[in-house]
Amino acid sequence: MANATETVLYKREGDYIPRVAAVHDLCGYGKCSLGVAIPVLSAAGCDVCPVPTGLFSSHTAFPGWYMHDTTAILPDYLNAWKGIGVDIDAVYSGFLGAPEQVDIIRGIYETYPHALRVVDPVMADHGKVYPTYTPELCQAMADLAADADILTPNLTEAAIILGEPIGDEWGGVDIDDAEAERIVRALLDKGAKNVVLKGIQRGDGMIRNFVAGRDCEFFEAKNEYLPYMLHGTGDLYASALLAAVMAGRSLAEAATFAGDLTHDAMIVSAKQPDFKNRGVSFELLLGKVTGLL
Ligand SMILES: Nc1ncnc2c1ncn2[C@@H]1O[C@H](COP(=O)(O)OP(=O)(O)O)[C@@H](O)[C@H]1O
Ligand SMILES: Cc1ncc(COP(=O)(O)O)c(C=O)c1O
Repeated sequence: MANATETVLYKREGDYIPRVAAVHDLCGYGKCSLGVAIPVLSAAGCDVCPVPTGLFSSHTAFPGWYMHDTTAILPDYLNAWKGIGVDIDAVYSGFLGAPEQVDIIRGIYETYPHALRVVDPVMADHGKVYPTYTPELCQAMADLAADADILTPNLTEAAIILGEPIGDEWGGVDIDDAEAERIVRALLDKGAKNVVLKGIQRGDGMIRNFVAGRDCEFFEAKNEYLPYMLHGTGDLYASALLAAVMAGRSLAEAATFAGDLTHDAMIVSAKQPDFKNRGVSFELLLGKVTGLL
């Protein structure tokens, strides 16, 4: 069985600029989703083609947010791409607005069957489902997870995908290696080709991400645990992971790069006013992403 350091999912060639369809929401304030994916992937020399799943005034941790669901416009939006010969090398989805958007993503997979499929199954964290996520949307997201070439759940999202109970133990505390490997293997058995299980804590001052593929061994990447949480770190982690994959790095190298970048961005974020609310600040670190090339 191969080592995760040998699993290269995208071969970057010369000056070619890969195109990534980024299927996420757009938030006016509070850095997350497309506001993270566009700059991070662009810094890795990708042409990011946004497919906005919703327009938000701010991320949903702020009170009084406004949301516009874009589901109705997406079929025409994507058909127009077909008319102008757009080609896509990777489809990267995250926060979705409605279960029908999962069918729309499957349509993108059909149109671009050669594209790498990256599913960040944004639904929940620390045992709680996000406020806009209905049970139908969670089920649709769980189904989509089976089609992923790379799936990046946290523990709560993994439990939802596997149909296992979300309990206190799903808050990210004290999952040992054997349990983490059981969860990752169960997600692979459900259909995902590679899994990165994120954000495992054991109260030892470290935060761990576990990587495995159908044909590759279990790999652990860990970082210092910082004693605060920020919105958008999940999006930064997944965007940085894909940035490294599209730069031709192995999945294990990409998971290590993403953990390091997210950790460093959290430290920069803590120096900004109102940092706990406004979301992760990574702008000063984009040079590290360009350094992947
Ligand atoms: N407190 C933290 N200290 C250090 N790294 C963190 C911390 N929180 C998140 N990260 C990094 O960011 C990744 C994504 O975490 P998180 O934002 O919790 O994802 P999600 O929102 O998808 O649950 C983690 O797996 C870890 O690598
Ligand atoms: C509108 C919106 N998009 C995306 C996210 C995902 O953020 P994170 O990267 O913290 O999972 C959130 C979380 O609050 C959100 O409210």
